[in-house]
Amino acid sequence: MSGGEQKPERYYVGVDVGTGSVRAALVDHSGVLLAFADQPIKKWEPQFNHHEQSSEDIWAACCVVTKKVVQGIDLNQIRGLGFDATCSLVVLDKQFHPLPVNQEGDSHRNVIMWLDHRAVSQVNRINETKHSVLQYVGGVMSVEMQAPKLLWLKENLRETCWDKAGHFFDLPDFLSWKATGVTARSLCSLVCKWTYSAEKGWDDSFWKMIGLEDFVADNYSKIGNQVLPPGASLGNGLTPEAARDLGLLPGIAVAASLIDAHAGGLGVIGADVRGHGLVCEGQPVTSRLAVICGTSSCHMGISKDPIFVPGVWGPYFSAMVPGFWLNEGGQSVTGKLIDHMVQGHAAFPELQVKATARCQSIYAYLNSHLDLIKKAQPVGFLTVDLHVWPDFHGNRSPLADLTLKGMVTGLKLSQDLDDLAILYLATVQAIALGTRFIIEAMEAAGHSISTLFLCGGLSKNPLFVQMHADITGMPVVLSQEVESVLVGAAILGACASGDFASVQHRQLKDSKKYKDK
Ligand SMILES: Nc1ncnc2c1ncn2[C@@H]1O[C@H](COP(=O)(O)OP(=O)(O)O)[C@@H](O)[C@H]1O
Ligand SMILES: O=C(CO)[C@H](O)[C@H](O)COP(=O)(O)O
Repeated sequence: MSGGEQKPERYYVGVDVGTGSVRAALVDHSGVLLAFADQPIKKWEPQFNHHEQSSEDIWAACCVVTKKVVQGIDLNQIRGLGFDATCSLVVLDKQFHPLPVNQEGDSHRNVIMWLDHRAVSQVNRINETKHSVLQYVGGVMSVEMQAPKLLWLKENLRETCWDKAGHFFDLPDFLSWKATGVTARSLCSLVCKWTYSAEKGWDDSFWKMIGLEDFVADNYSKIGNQVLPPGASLGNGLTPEAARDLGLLPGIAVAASLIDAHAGGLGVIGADVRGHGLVCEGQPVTSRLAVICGTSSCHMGISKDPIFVPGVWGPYFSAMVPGFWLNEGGQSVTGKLIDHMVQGHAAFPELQVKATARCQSIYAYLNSHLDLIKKAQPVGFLTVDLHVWPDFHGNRSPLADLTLKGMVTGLKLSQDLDDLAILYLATVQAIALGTRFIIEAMEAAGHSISTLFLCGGLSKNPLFVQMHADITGMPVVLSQEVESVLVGAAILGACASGDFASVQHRQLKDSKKYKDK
């Protein structure tokens, strides 16, 4: 928010729906986060690789956290509201009621989560078409995108779901609809996950070729035929009903949304790093890679002209920063993989007891334990005999192979706390090597990246951050405001309020200081 007068009495609310929890923040006119709240959300895994959520449960959590962050504030001073969320698929009937996405017919579970891998046969058939839209998703469509999931619903839940469905939303668009009653979709969702082109719109031939000609016949009304840029103001703003739910006033501006990784990217990529001696200070913004690390990691690089990187999603025009092309590399499980490795180890109960006794998180405990056992050597050397291949949920980028599995080499019979700590370290290193692999693919295709900007839950883990710096050989910049994804969501609300001229102007950047690891 450069230039202009500071008006601290103006506030914006950002709501971020991650995989495991919903967070909200109250942010002021200059980008300072004044209040934060979070709330876990439910997840179901009724079968292996089927991951479901409930849009009602998610909305209820949005209401709880929003009410908390605006407590004690004059509601008239809240100017705008922005949402970001995971790119999960929400299914509603023609009257906007939830429909089941499962064989059990449980309509409460009406969300197929982004990491759901049920539609393998469908995505393989889509990829066999070699349709030209696939050029814009790295050459290979991911099973995590919406087209294969929609085809799965048509082929598997015809009567209970497909025939009754009136609206298929990306989760960020569901939230903005719920707040405003406006069904317009965000360009971000449609371009990144639904094969929409910012320049050419929908491609009828793609949907006909894959067997979803139904959408063409009704002019895409079920998946979106009104598309708005992220940050655009929706309809008449917050409806009276949504205002009651959220504890806000009706009519405040609500923005077209972003996917969570894109909100994180927006929150950090334009950071003012002057005075820290960073190489990127004198370089264009295209030298920066935003890495958003939560349950998964997403690697967001932008360019002036389209760059086609095999196995890396995009290029997507204006999907994150208006006027720039976006390439999005990713690792489907990172935070989830670390949790999985640590919690599944025989020494996990001992770790919990010891961490609790020291009032530390298990990761803070493990990091200090590694420091203790490394002796005179750098911590990275503890894993010379132990290696992890991190593709436990397939490889999103740059191999784009969902059939890949994880691997650990160098296991011994002992399973004590030292072994757990070293396995944890090897997992973190494997994830960082995966990031390096993605950067190498992006650079080979034409990107020139010098600096990483990390955010998301894993950026709170100093070992994770340090390993990314050591293994990529690049400086890693962290925002002083750790909840950068929420800042991105609040930027959307600020944009929709009309208080600023563009999303770039609303990058709330002047108030943030950055540290170089
Ligand atoms: N303070 C912390 N130290 C280490 N790891 C953390 C910390 N906070 C969160 N994480 C890790 O980050 C991941 C979740 O990140 P988050 O951004 O909250 O996820 P999501 O957006 O997917 O819900 C988890 O795997 C968790 O273990
Ligand atoms: O595909 C994605 C973004 O395009 C993300 O992986 C997905 O939205 C999940 O995010 P998170 O790991 O932060 O919960």
